[in-house]
Amino acid sequence: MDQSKIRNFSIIAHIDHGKSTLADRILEMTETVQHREMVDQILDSLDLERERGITIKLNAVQLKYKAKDGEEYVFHLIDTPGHVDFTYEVSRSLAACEGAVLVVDAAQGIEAQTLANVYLALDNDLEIVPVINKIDLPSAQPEVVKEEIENVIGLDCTEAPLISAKTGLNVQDVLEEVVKKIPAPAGDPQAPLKALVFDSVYDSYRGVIVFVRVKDGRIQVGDKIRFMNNQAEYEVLECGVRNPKEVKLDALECGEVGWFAASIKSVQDVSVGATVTKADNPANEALPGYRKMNPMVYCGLYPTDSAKYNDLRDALEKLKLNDASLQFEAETSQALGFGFRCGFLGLLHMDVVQERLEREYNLSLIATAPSVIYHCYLTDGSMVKIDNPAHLPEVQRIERLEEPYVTANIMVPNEYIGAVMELCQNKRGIYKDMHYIDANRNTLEYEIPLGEIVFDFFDKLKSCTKGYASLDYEISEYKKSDLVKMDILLNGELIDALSIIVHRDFAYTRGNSITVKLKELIPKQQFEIPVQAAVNGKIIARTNIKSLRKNVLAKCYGGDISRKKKLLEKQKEGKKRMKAVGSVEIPQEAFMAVLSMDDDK
Ligand SMILES: Nc1nc2c(ncn2[C@@H]2O[C@H](COP(=O)(O)OP(=O)(O)OP(=O)(O)O)[C@@H](O)[C@H]2O)c(=O)[nH]1
Repeated sequence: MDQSKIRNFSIIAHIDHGKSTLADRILEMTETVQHREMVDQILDSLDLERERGITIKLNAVQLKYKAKDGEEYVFHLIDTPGHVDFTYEVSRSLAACEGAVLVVDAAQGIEAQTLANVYLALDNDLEIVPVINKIDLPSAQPEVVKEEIENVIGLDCTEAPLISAKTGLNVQDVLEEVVKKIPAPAGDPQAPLKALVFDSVYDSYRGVIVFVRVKDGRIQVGDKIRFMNNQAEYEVLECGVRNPKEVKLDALECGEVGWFAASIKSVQDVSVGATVTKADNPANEALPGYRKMNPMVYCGLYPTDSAKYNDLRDALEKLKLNDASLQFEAETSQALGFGFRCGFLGLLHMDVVQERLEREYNLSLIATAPSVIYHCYLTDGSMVKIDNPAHLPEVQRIERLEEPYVTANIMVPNEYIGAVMELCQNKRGIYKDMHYIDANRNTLEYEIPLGEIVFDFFDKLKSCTKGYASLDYEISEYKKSDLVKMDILLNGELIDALSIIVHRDFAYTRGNSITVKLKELIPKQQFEIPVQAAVNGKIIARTNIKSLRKNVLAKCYGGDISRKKKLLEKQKEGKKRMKAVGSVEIPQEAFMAVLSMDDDK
């Protein structure tokens, strides 16, 4: 293959600006996918992605495009997710490309993640091709948006295609721009093999399937390869590309993006960001890997059926292959038994992992409330990192507690600035700055505790701005805070998995709302159950769950057997996601009750 005819690129955009729709159109137009096979958002291969309408995992496809200059080009298109939780996946896919198509919604203009993604692309030295999408919308203002991109990002938009990914209008111009603007890969086909691992999945028959970008040299079936980070060696049994169906080839050439299988059964041997070389003619040094992403949010995951502990470990190991930012280690809870403390990039990531474990590995899980990592300085001068509130040392031993803050950039139309400032203040935010974007919008810069962001900040932000604000944040630093551990007691028994760390000023209101919430969520039992919130052994809030009087079946006197069955079925369903803790059955929702706490007094 002629290397000068290869183009490797990603599509980047703010969430919902139309990346996946554009990818669909491109696949259709290059006839990579036959029309009858076309389902919407074909690159979103996880069921979950299609249901939620968001892209979570990156996906790479090869497609062939006959350009107006009469030549045929080979494109490798890597789709990327848009949500702030998945920035890590974006930077991974960008490292495999020479260019990026930047999609901006003609009705919305630039948003927080448009900028964040552009900066990632610039960090990776990518050529950026701006594209204005959704010009079919009556509210589209393509000329205004073009000007905005030129002013705010400094990208020349004179030739930016004005498209509708939905109808296909002018999508071909995007492909022509890709050919013209994005450089061909620069690697040396004669040099020793260097391929960057950017993703992997586990296949039960063939072992780990490794996705690579060949930077130098080539990979051929039969080659003995070596992972440079851990020296593990394997023989390549199959290799190829996706279009998006798997296509087997004899070799992956220099500059190509594809996959190989080498009967790798030990999932620990493959890590994304690693460099693959040849065992008999190795490269001198590895490619620069990825910046390691540290999880921001932790929670405990426990099987509802304790016998499934090993299955859960297996599933987590396999999922980690495909999701490098997931972390986990074994932990035990007095209330929930054996499980794992897992680290995630954010709440959406946590949600997605939990759902994938349940669907793809058929597990039923209880997840505890998410927590950030606190730095706990002890009176003896040492510091411990606390990712599980239950493990906080006794108050007497604590000198001070620090919590992580983020620098949040919130892009907001002028009329909502007041509402957003109020929200940030309520969430203990510290005002930093305000940047002017255009006559209608500004960016507010705040420092906010991550612990507040992971709760319901995003939802609150959306609702107080009717969805017009957008948020991007990055971790800034740890700051001292007046934090306390709040314990929850059910029937007088401390439930370790329900403990949380809160700011002292919020303890009473949150204690109250959490006990009320638990009262709603925990089903009545044969006896009355007191629900109490305590700080340092002192009860600060209390409610009672009244004892059960009626039985569910009492309502259906004799006759209607199908209704009776239905009720019993429902009860069984509900049971699955419950965990008996001491004498009380606790449903999954109860562990998440802290997330829906309202601070409005
Ligand atoms: N009217 C109109 N709607 C569009 C166009 N392109 C995309 N949409 C719609 O915009 C919504 C978001 O599109 P997606 O392609 O899912 O957005 P995305 O950027 O891939 O979002 P994530 O994958 O979640 O990051 C969908 O409802 C699309 O149907 C367009 O050109 N015109």
